[in-house]
Amino acid sequence: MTNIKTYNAISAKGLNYLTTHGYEIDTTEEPKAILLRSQNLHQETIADSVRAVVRAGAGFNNIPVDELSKRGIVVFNTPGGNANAVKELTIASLILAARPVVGAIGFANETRGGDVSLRTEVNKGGYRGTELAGKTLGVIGLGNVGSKVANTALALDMDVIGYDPGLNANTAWRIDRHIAHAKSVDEVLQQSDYVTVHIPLTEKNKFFIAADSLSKMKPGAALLNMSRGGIVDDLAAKAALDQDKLRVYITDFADEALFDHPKVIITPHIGGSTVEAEDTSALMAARQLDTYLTTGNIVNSVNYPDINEPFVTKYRVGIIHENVPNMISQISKFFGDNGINIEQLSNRAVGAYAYTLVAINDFTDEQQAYVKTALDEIPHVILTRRYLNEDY
Ligand SMILES: NC(=O)C1=CN([C@@H]2O[C@H](COP(=O)(O)OP(=O)(O)OC[C@H]3O[C@@H](n4cnc5c(N)ncnc54)[C@H](O)[C@@H]3O)[C@@H](O)[C@H]2O)C=CC1
Ligand SMILES: O=C(O)C(=O)COP(=O)(O)O
Repeated sequence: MTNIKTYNAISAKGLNYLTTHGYEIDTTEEPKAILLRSQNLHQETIADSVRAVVRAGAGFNNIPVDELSKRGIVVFNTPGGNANAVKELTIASLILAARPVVGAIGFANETRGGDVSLRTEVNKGGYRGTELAGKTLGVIGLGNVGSKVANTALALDMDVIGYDPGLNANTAWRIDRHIAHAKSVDEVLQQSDYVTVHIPLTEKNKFFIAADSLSKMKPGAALLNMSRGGIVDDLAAKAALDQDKLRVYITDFADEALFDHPKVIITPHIGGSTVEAEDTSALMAARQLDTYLTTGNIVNSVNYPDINEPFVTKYRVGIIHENVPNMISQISKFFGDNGINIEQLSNRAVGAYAYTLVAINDFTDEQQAYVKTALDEIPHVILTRRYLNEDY
């Protein structure tokens, strides 16, 4: 049985998929893979037995990706699996930023006793809001979440301006043509009544919204952060609220510095916490993991290139290696020199790493035993795995 270690509440849909495909969950400290959500893996020791780490979710800043890449451990996430859930919380937050719903609910509860109807009608004037229609929403990051937020805001009759210098072709197609594309983030900050941030937390994006960017925002604008604590400098946002530059700040990431501030609304990282998003993300994670462990195909990796080829031979050998010259020729020469015929060879590189998947039919036990150790000795090869096609 292949063992998977899990952290956090992983939906039963994902766990059941794994157990019905021959995996055991959490029965050993030497698992083949780790399946998690927001658990911080930076502090954990990751066993040598681990071959894959799968994040059921989008953000992977909780995973030591660089260290795992050097060890040949494939890191996956599940892009888009929870994007609709985050979109819906973002739209709810936009409404909370436009209308004093939270305060109004408190007020309604306080009117209990006596002539409730009269007291609510007399005092409700304190809870007047504004409308989203006709206002400008700035969306920073137009990936899976940001593109959905931007499109939905159009249906709310908002004008939408988006900024994302790293847009990929798939996402670009999803963005409504009525969304204006800003050439700089400053354009978004200067034009928007509401700014919402949907980018990953990386070294570069740390404090992406800080005092300087806040000073460029329209006076009285609202800021939403459904992305990560650390992308917005909360202390700078608090200062902007205190100076009446920013009208309201809504964040999905609790920060001690923000509690009890009258212009801050905090939710406890629930953007992806819907039944549907948890099921979809866990199922995607389980499928991607099973696919990798049984076929060598890599789908939705964040540290190595994806290769997804039909497994039509009896064996395959997956070789994770550094992206340096002469690797493909060394690998194919190695198989040739050892009398092993290559039926198909796929290779892709992304950044510092590359993946080569070699398809083979005739592969004796002796050759298999030798290939593993000998391939691992080729300089710049990080990890070699052999896959057997049970259906062949
Ligand atoms: N609150 C919650 O529970 C959740 C939070 N998230 C957070 O939201 C983030 C975004 O999620 P997805 O849209 O699914 O990810 P995604 O990877 O589909 O999209 C991110 C987009 O941000 C863009 N980007 C990166 N840096 C940028 C920058 N400096 N300026 C402008 N654009 C930039 C990228 O090009 C990409 O298109 C995640 O990384 C995660 O941190 C995601 C899901 C749930
Ligand atoms: O997918 C993401 O990036 C999230 O932030 C969701 O986190 P969660 O899985 O709900 O702990």
